[in-house]
Amino acid sequence: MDSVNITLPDDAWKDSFDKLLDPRPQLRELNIIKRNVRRSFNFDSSVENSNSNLLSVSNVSHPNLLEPKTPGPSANMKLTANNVSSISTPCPKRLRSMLFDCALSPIGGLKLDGLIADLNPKMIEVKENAEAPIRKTKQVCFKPNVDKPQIAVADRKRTKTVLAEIRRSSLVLQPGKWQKNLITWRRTCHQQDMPPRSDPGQKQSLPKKSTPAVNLEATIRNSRKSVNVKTSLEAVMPLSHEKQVLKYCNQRRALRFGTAYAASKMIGSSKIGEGVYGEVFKYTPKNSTEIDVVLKVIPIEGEIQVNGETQKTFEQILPEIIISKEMCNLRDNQANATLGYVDIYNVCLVKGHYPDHLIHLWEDFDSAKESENEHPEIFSDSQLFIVLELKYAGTDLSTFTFLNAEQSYYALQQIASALAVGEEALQFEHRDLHWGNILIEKTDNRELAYKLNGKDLSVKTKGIKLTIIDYTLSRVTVDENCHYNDLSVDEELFEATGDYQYDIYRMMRDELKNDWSKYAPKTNVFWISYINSKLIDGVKYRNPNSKTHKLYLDKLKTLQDIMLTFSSAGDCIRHINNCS
Ligand SMILES: Nc1ncnc2c1ncn2[C@@H]1O[C@H](COP(=O)(O)OP(=O)(O)OP(=O)(O)O)[C@@H](O)[C@H]1O
Repeated sequence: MDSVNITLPDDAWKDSFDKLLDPRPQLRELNIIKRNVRRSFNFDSSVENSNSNLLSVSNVSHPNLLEPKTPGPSANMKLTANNVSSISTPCPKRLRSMLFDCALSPIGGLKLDGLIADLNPKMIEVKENAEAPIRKTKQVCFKPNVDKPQIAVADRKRTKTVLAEIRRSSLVLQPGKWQKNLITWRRTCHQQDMPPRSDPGQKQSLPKKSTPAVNLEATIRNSRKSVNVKTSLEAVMPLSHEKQVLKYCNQRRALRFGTAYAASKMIGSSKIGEGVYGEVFKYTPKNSTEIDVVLKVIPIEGEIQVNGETQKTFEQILPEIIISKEMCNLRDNQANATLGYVDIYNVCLVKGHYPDHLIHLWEDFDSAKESENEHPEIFSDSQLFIVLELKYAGTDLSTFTFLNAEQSYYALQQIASALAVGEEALQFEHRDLHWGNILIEKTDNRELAYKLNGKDLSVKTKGIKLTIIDYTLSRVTVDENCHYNDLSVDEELFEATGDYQYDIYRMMRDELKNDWSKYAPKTNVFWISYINSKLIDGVKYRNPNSKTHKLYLDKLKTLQDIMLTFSSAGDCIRHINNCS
């Protein structure tokens, strides 16, 4: 009988990386190199893949929507016409797909200007193999970034459009705190568009971080709305927003900033963070040395722009105060309770110059980490501030090193459980739960207790406790009032790329059909899916080679495969509890 020789050549198992190492055996001994190189390909691919200019993804864009295990609204989700339809999920299914199924670096491939699908043998193979479900649904083609000759011959209007397109497509933001990124991007763009303006009145003592030369448009994050859906006495004769804020502060008038937060009352203080709207300090109160307090100091009602943004008004800060208090109150709620939202000790309205000792802390932080915010000396003596006094809740997820995936698996359960409780109690959607807005601290408690619809739940801590912060974009219903941030007029946020995070804003917009007052708990599922993607392929692990790590990493991946079929965080948590 004729035997057909189907034996593969000896080096058939080798990939291009192995071939590269063959003539350099000393490098092969450093196994770690190979592992790291591969990992960073996958990780960086999230950046590359989410650049709308490089990839044109039609039809269903999210990997988890390709093969939903159960049909749901998300299964039909399409990112439509005027949306940027790029998705950047660094997810296992995606890694199995065509882009990564080649010997060459997918990233190098993406950067080849002028490469078109028909010239790529891999793409031809995909066209012919109409049976393969993953490849069939995801129609990716490489296109040249910009058609240069066309710009040259086009009329002015067309050129302007193309240039605007180029500028927009370059809106690649870092993961995490997008507001700062966006402002820096806007500054750069506007400064490129407009002639530089001299500012003779600028104070010499205020260096690089002084008010930007360009008067930026009022931004979307100032479009906070509170909609009363029921006529109550207060709705007929509403208190002024200032009075409502004072009511929440238990004050009749603003206190002097320097007196309320005098250096003598604060031990071991330091500046620990900053956002677009405020500075964050940490200290131990002199009369209560057991606890660490965090001050989030937000200037309001002033004329001057701060960090490139118009200051919030009483009306705009009120929902953030209300949401912070309501979420914190869930600690003691009868039917739906959780400790997962940051504990708020007090809210205070203060007036006056920034106290000297806080200015020194600001300068220390600036020297060590280079602040992106403006020097607090810009504030006059009539400046008002809202100060949120919060419980210190640890370091953020992006900088935390987990022991292993078992620890992060239960961390995900903590977040999903807290969101589920928020949904039931207040129709809560966080809407901006990136990894800078989840804080982690150590705990001695073995389990954390939750109450969901009157039912007791518990989640293992594995030594850590997670806390959700920052409700700037959040939505809640309190006493039939709906508080939300209207993002419908925003342009740039939905065009940003650079991380799966920026796909989530587009996915939320599609889910809500751009009506940001609507309650759609699916947005919480989107953020759980984002957090899970970070736990799978973004955070650091101390023991990534242990059996336990691998076992739980698989659990996270299995969950990720079906994540977007859940309709709410509650739905997701019910599934997890049924499985365990
Ligand atoms: N309770 C807390 N415990 C520990 N650190 C905190 C706490 N609250 C805030 N921080 C730190 O301060 C940073 C800024 O806080 P936060 O995100 O609330 O500010 P923000 O002004 O809303 O930021 P953004 O620019 O996203 O609007 C956080 O990323 C975190 O590092």
